[in-house]
Amino acid sequence: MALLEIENLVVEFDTASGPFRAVDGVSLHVDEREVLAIVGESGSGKSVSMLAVMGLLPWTAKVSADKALFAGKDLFAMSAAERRRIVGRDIAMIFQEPMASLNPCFTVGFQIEEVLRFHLGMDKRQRRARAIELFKAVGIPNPEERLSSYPHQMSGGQCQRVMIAMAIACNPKLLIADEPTTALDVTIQKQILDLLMKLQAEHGMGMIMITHNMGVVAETADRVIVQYKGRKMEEADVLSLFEAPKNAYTRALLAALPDNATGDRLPTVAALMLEGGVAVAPQ
Ligand SMILES: Nc1ncnc2c1ncn2[C@@H]1O[C@H](COP(=O)(O)OP(=O)(O)OP(=O)(O)O)[C@@H](O)[C@H]1O
Repeated sequence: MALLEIENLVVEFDTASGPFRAVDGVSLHVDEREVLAIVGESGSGKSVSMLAVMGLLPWTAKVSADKALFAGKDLFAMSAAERRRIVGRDIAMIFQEPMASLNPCFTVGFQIEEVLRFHLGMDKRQRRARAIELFKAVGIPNPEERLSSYPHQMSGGQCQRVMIAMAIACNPKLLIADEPTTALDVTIQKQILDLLMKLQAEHGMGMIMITHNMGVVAETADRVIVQYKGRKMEEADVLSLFEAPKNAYTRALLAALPDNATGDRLPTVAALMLEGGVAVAPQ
């Protein structure tokens, strides 16, 4: 059984200039222990589709789907209370900006212990022990002392490790990582990516990796969905996608990788598509 199964997801926002369709009929599934990458340029609706699944979009968003099942349960039909129990415990999400995702007013220890109190009902002693264990698991040095730090007292990479610790705190079945390394220094990016993949393998989690970076796709994914302007352009296992991309937009994304540059300047995806004289159409 698929862990997550979405069919024909549509997300529309009410805007001053009328309705705007950010996600236009996307279908996807993720199996247990599988890593699915969703790749596409900025604005292609990657984050919005996952925020819709998590129920985290503002009220201006209209969300519909023919199917939205998590472990066989209908996410869109269940009560708000039932969904809150699943989101954060069985499905966890890591965001692009670790500093902005943490609350600056509370220590990181308080914030991780809140997750353990809310979802697992642990008492104070259990929470502290588990928080230390989680900080160790994500490679935060001196975890006992670090629990009393505020986010601004930690580096971006350390804050992202805290976010990862919070996300795995309840042993989620599905982890959604939304550009988890984009806001970090290049030297830290690989460490964080390696940590995520190690935890994914150890815990046997299903994972959705949202990225605009084909290099991240190659390093992490089993299967890939290429998204453009809210629509799915192509879906393939990672090897087939790199070896024989079927869609013009996928080919343009791959051709824009630094390794494939032939001149002094990197080609842009838009220029490559124009050059090929191709109109982008879903698979
Ligand atoms: N609350 C909102 N109201 C109106 N439009 C929105 C809202 N949130 C997102 N959008 C629009 O939806 C589209 C898809 O955004 P989304 O954040 O999903 O893109 P993305 O592919 O994840 O890119 P990025 O990596 O830049 O976040 C964008 O055009 C964005 O401006």
